Amino acid sequence: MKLKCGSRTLDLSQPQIMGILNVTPDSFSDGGRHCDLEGAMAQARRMVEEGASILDVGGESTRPGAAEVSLAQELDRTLPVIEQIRAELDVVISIDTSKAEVMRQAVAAGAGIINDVRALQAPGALEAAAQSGAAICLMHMQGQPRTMQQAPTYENLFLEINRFLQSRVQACREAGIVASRLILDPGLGFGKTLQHNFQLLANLDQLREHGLPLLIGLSRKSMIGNLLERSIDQRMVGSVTGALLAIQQGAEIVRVHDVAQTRDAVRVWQATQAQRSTPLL
Ligand SMILES: Nc1nc2[nH]c(S[C@@H](C(=O)O)c3ccccc3)nc2c(=O)[nH]1
Repeated sequence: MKLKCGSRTLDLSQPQIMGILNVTPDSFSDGGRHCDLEGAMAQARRMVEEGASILDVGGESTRPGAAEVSLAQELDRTLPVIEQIRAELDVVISIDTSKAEVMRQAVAAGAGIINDVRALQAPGALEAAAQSGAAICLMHMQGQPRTMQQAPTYENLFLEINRFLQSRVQACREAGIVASRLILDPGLGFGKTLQHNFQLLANLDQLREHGLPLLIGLSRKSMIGNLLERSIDQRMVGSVTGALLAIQQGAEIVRVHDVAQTRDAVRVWQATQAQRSTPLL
């Protein structure tokens, strides 16, 4: 299955690795080492070298309690990096934003995927995404980043998430966005308890009713950190393990910090898959 991402296409018949490129001073896992262009480009080159087929450029930290980022700030942080990646690297660029104007300018600068943790609910976002021609990732979040982790509760976790995602898919359809441009994401860590996150990771098949590709992002998140009692820089093994568990259930894209290690896990999985004896007919 091919996903059109602007001028590029992604082959979703094999798991794709999305490398996280935070260009925010307070990004939680790399402490803003990449908020300068050269630092970001060094990280971008490394992740492509290590096997990322997508780079997710984020200029607004969605950390609970994070300060709001102005439009100008988000553009200043992301556009130069997107332009330089487009000029230099053979990779699909994803813009992690909820702002319509950032979507517009990021796609004009070369982004082929709009990755919106707010699923195009901000003013003008649906129209900007529709006009962009980019692929779009619609993610579920309960509440807002500032308060989402205070007391996440669901009557029925999968029913509520599927209803939300279906409503956003419908909104896209009504805005003229064909379903073949869409990717869905349950939003691990976005208004979910530890148990909710593992219920979602354990049952990805229950998110397949929409017939759309799935993106899973759990890398270095608190679902790994709290379970293992590990600090952020000690969560790589747990994160790679989680990514592979998602891939084993058919997740088409995994959003990760540790690209080389995830790539190794994908290759071990692919070699194993290749040797599966065909089931008796
Ligand atoms: N589609 C998609 N986009 C995403 N952007 C992010 S930001 C997140 C992080 O841990 O990177 C995060 C959350 C809270 C604070 C800092 C960083 N997570 C996802 C995801 O799970 N799916």
